[in-house]
Amino acid sequence: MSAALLNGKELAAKKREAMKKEVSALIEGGTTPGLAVILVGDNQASQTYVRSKQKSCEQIGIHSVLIKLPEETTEATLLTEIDRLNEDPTIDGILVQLPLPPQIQERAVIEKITPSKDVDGFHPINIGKMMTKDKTFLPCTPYGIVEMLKEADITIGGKHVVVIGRSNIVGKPVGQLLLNEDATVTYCHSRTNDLATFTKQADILIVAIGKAKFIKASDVKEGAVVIDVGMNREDGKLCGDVDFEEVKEVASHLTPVPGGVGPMTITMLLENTIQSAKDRT
Ligand SMILES: NC(=O)C1=CN([C@@H]2O[C@H](COP(=O)(O)OP(=O)(O)OC[C@H]3O[C@@H](n4cnc5c(N)ncnc54)[C@H](OP(=O)(O)O)[C@@H]3O)[C@@H](O)[C@H]2O)C=CC1
Ligand SMILES: Nc1nc(=O)c2c([nH]1)NC[C@@H]1CN(c3ccc(C(=O)N[C@@H](CCC(=O)O)C(=O)O)cc3)C=[N+]21
Ligand SMILES: [Mg+2]
Repeated sequence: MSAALLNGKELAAKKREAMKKEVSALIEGGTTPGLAVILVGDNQASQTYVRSKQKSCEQIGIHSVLIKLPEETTEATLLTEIDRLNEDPTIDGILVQLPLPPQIQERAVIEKITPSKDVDGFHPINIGKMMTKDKTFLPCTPYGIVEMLKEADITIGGKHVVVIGRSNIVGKPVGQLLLNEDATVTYCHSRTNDLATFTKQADILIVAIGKAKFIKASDVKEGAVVIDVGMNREDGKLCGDVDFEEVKEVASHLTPVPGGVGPMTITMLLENTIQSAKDRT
């Protein structure tokens, strides 16, 4: 068996074509969607992601502002900057690129962003709304994963989803979103005993740990859907948390890295920003 590829890049391109038209119409009506991205320090990977976000905004007509702050920026300075953007009527979305330098408390920064501009969906109020299924900005990576599964007509309801990883930005929210879609969800993490016992039971396996080629064919049930969130650099080459060459022989569907989850993450960020512009009062 050779798995069907879940092509995130292609779906992202299709969604962005539609968004382009939507943005044109909004601009014609006098509302230009605006996204502000704050980058603190000069982390190489972060710079690449931020550039990619900006390029994507330009492509579809979203006004984007990059605020670059030095590595030694204090938490107070960053909070002041966020306050300014909270008040700026031309800005619909604020994204503070993570991770932040050690002198800055991530929680304090996320909580400073006004929830109506939190297009990452990381603010505790928006996380709470996601849990209760109220309308809110959904976190981009989990949201993109659900969109990919739906596009491929993969049934979620009743399926056993196993999530490896429990971060606030990927693992926890992806499990919650799939629970909202009526999946039965199991979470695994670094303290899980006998991980393979769980992964082999997954109808849909979501891997978000940050360890190159960690998941092998022997960890996966025949016919399972496998979503690889990992972004690892191995000898300058990008690779996922899943051993693609092995796992494609047992999975029914598999996301590539690059070209899978990553492009969908950025696409859902654009979508949240457009939604925020539409919600302007
Ligand atoms: N494609 C995309 O759009 C995105 C990709 N990423 C990528 O996804 C990966 C995960 O990101 P993120 O969630 O932020 O990472 P974190 O480092 O915040 O979390 C990693 C999680 O994996 C768990 N874990 C680590 N090692 C193991 C192990 N050996 N067995 C089981 N569980 C383990 C950790 O467990 P514990 O909690 O016990 O420490 C933790 O919950 C990274 O490669 C990141 O670059 C991230 C965001 C978006
Ligand atoms: N506030 C905040 N929000 C985030 O959403 C956020 C963040 N901080 N910090 C870092 C992670 C990581 N992340 C990625 C987004 C896109 C790709 C992506 O587009 N990847 C391409 C390849 C990129 C390349 O070639 O380097 C792909 O998979 O095809 C990857 C990773 C968002 N994150
Ligand atoms: Mg995001």
